Amino acid sequence: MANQVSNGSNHVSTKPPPEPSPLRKAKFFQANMRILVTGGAGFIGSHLVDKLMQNEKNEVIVVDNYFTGSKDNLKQWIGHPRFELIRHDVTEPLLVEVDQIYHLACPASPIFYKYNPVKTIKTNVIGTLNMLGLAKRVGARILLTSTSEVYGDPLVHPQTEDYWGNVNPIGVRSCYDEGKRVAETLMFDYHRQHGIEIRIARIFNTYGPRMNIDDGRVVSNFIAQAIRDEPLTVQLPGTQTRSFCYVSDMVDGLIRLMEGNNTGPINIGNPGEFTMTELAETVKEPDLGIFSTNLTDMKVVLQMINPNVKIITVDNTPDDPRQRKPNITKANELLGWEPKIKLRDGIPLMEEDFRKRLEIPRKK
Ligand SMILES: O=C(O)[C@H]1O[C@H](OP(=O)(O)OP(=O)(O)OC[C@H]2O[C@@H](n3ccc(=O)[nH]c3=O)[C@H](O)[C@@H]2O)[C@H](O)[C@@H](O)[C@@H]1O
Repeated sequence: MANQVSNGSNHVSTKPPPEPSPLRKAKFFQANMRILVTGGAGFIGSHLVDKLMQNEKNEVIVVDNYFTGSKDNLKQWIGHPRFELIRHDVTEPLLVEVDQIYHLACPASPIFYKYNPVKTIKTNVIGTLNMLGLAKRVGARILLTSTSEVYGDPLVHPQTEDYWGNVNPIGVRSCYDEGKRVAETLMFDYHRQHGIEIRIARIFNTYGPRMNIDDGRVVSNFIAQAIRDEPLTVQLPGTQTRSFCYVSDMVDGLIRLMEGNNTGPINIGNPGEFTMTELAETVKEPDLGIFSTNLTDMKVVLQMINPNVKIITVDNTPDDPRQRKPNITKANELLGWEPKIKLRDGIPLMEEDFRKRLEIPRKK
């Protein structure tokens, strides 16, 4: 029977989905769902693996090249009969029989993705092509973790999924934001041309335990700096805004998207928005009382980490988006999803994880 295929606007064409391979058909006699997670040793990937492994019907295969990911993030699963870990770079083809592919592989911190921009764009373009080729061959459903960076320096605020973005095609961030835009294009081209079942999540800034301590992103930087008693580095101008989502909420959104019937793209993020100066000043001026609940929460928890920490301003890098806040109406209506974890609850979990790894216990 023909499968209905949407093209991202409202046009619907017909194209049969690829037949599952004989091996995969044979697997239907078993109850298990075999799931591939690319980038599964990374920050979000490893939390996703934890959640998928909780379901006893899932077998999980992780591939990672360990550029930013770490085996340590998966140590609780190594040796588990339903789990496999493969050192593999997605820019090389991969052949495994799976039912679903969560395609996360790509460095996500600006410091790391700008370190080797050619490799970053290869990961996004060739890596996504390889995973789509695999999805086509075995008839798997594939979810791409795209990014809020596809909106660039947005002129629409908050960002809705139908906004096409304002991206510099030749800037230092382009390897990542243009790379993810091409990855989205490839997803829809494979969907329209080959009937592949696709899902696209646009992830907004995410925080939580297992972020690389020197990852360079703002929440991990501020927490590590507060713990080490170093000044918080606010990058100029300081008026730029972001909205931060706790990793378990993110994982819940990704799984709902994979399991649901909508291709996306769908924004997944927390709409609580504040400026980077506000974020840092929460440590210094506890009683301003003028910010959002999220920010008040951040203030309370950063103060708990280090009430005496100093703030300095430092230069920014080019093309840093001036504002960012997701409109999550689609996620809410189509996936029944909204973020649940408040900064007040999420930051202490991250602090605990950072203190353990930095070996700096809380002062009594
Ligand atoms: O965390 C994420 O999920 C996102 O991280 C980056 O996006 P970006 O918003 O630039 O993340 P940060 O590097 O954390 O920067 C956020 C803001 O904080 C500022 N910042 C960063 C670090 C710092 O020490 N101080 C500081 O003020 C930056 O200038 C920027 O305006 C990636 O490009 C996104 O793809 C990814 O989704």
